[in-house]
Amino acid sequence: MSGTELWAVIPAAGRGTRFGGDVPKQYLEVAGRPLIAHALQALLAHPRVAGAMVALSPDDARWPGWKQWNGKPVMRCVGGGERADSVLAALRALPAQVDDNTLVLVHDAARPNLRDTDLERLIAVAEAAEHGAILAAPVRDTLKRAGEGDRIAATESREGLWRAFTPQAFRRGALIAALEQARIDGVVVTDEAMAMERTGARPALVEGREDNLKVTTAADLALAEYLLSLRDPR
Ligand SMILES: Nc1ccn([C@@H]2O[C@H](COP(=O)(O)OP(=O)(O)OP(=O)(O)O)[C@@H](O)[C@H]2O)c(=O)n1
Ligand SMILES: C[C@](O)(CO)[C@H](O)COP(=O)(O)O
Repeated sequence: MSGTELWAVIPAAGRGTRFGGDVPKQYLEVAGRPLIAHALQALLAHPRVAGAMVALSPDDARWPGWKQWNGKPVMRCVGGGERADSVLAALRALPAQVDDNTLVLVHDAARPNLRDTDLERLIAVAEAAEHGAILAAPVRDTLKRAGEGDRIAATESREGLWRAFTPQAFRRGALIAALEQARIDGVVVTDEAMAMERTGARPALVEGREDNLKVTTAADLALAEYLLSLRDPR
């Protein structure tokens, strides 16, 4: 149903171990504000996104305490040990008006460069799709499997392979059930689509911009700073 409210879920309870340093990367500044602020802005700037639930680590001491963004509610909950646990906690913590049929957009706090054109296309596809949709990009480089000493052991086919991004858009009830089933099965899913695939769903792939990067290492932060410097100040 087009025209109904959507909600955002922002997993932001990670430790940033691959990034290193004392500051959890979601609070590192790029273009003058924390990574998480860019993620919130990208989602809450969309007129149909009604609010956001942010999953934070239990000992998060840096959350600025935002209660609103663009006049929309920003809520917080405690995340979990894995990203999937944080997403499940946030889905469960959504306010009562967010029913099981509500389309939820799950977006990494560590992805600051989501563009409105990609978001719009994702929403359009996800609303029409039976099993939801994710932003992604086809693999265009030759893939090598590393062997001993980081030497090439093999070349792998890239035929049909895509890199998954976020947001990933699913109906709240179906996603909760899928994440709970993965937890019961003892499977750590690395994205929401994986949990849905395990239930037999076949989410749609929506080709998105390659610059919707996830800041994982220090090199990514420099690239994110450059990319955001190219955008109109909001
Ligand atoms: N238990 C976790 C782990 C990750 N995340 C969030 O999921 C997103 C993507 O995860 P990733 O890039 O792996 O972040 P970290 O887990 O912090 O990084 P690392 O794996 O290097 O520790 C981030 O916004 C992160 O805050 C989360 O909410 N809860
Ligand atoms: C969800 C995700 O961003 C899709 O590519 C990715 O799986 C997150 O992985 P991470 O190791 O938790 O950063």
